[in-house]
Amino acid sequence: MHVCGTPQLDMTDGGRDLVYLVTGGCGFLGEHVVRLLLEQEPRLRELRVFDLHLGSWLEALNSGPVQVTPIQGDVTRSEDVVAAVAGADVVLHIAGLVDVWGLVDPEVIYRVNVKGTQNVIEACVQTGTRFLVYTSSMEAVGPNSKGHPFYRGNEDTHYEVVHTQPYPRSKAQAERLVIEANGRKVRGGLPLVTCSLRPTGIYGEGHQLMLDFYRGAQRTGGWLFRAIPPSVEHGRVYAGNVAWMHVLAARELGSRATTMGGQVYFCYDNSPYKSYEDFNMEILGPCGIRILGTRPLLPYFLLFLLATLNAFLQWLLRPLVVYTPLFNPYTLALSTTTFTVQTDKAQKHFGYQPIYDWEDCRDRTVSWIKSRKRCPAPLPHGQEPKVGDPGL
Ligand SMILES: NC(=O)C1=CN([C@@H]2O[C@H](COP(=O)(O)OP(=O)(O)OC[C@H]3O[C@@H](n4cnc5c(N)ncnc54)[C@H](O)[C@@H]3O)[C@@H](O)[C@H]2O)C=CC1
Ligand SMILES: CC(C)[C@@H](O)CC[C@@H](C)[C@H]1CC[C@H]2[C@@H]3[C@H](O)CC4=CC(=O)CC[C@]4(C)[C@H]3CC[C@]12C
Repeated sequence: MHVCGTPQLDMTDGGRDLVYLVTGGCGFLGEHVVRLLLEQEPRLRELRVFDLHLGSWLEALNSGPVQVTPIQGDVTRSEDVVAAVAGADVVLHIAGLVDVWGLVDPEVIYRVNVKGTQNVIEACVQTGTRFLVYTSSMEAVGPNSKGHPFYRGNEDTHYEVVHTQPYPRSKAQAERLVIEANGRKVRGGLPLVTCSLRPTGIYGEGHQLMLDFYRGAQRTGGWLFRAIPPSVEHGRVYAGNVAWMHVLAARELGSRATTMGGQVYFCYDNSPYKSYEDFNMEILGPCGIRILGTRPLLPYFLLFLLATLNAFLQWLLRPLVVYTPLFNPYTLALSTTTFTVQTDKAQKHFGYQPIYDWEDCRDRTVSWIKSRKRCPAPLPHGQEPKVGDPGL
């Protein structure tokens, strides 16, 4: 059940119908944003959904009052981006490569996440689009490569950002570009207004990784084997609430430009603070999965050796096969370093409140997991089925 009523719309622009562009609109988070915009943004005249891989589910969205325009394109190609941005009032730049498994060449991650974001910024300046919301990540901040915990921190918490991995480094670089672009003059002479949203680990309908955990446990008799100390808190946030923060930030960016322009906001809701595994069990438990052990079944040094062995095998096999195990030194470090946020900056700056309460987030995700038919063996980590099968 939605927690809040119908939000007050800012009509300072005289209610003119608006054109929105969502890049990465066919991804896990993107699909939640697309559907929520159609449900919660009555000023929409056209919703452009830009993605490398378009989902067939988009076709069913054109039955309402909003024109949904699928655009197949690549953010690394500036001509694709300019064509998609031209005439848009607001851009939600969600497209990105999420890879911490070594699936994608680091240069490709940089090209998509950093150069792609630069292309979006330049397209806004070149065409006169004034409002840009960027989907960053908690990873833009940490956990850093020194394993320093970030315990219920906020946007002002001092934290030494040290990145050695391509993905978090690319998110930090892209976020910096977006924040620095705030105030640049766009075509027509008015200033560009930008903000960056930093989700922690997103879960919800369409979360392929959660489905992989579920199917993996099914293959071992319904059991997961604990690897992470329960005391390590890992921030999680429901995709529907992240989507709502995007919708609201995009709506308020115009009338609150002075407050919001050039700002970063962690995405948060009332999802409980737990270890990565214990949080997953809040979802997988009701699906019949159990976790073995109240403490990690293996000592950390053995986990580290196994993760290192995986990294070595990936390096050894690379010329022959793409071996991308879930478990590598980086994912081990990520999941065993506390990183949680406690903030109300988005609420103070643009009135954000989660629209789904925790029980709703959990129940929606559980229902989705249960609804998924058995599938062939899971894809290598970081690869998601792009058969147009709607994740939601
Ligand atoms: N999944 C998570 O837990 C979190 C994700 N994020 C960020 O949220 C955004 C979306 O992530 P997810 O939905 O999880 O990933 P996803 O992989 O499900 O969605 C990304 C979308 O971007 C598209 N895309 C990738 N490269 C493209 C290109 N060159 N041109 C056009 N489209 C391209 C993909 O086709 C896909 O539809 C990303 O920017 C990610 O960094 C941030 C925090 C947590
Ligand atoms: C130790 C293993 C048995 C298992 O617990 C490993 C879990 C691991 C796959 C996840 C632990 C932390 C996750 C990452 C975190 O939520 C931060 C992220 C932010 C993003 O922007 C993208 C996704 C991710 C990197 C997320 C990926 C999966 C984990 C590494």
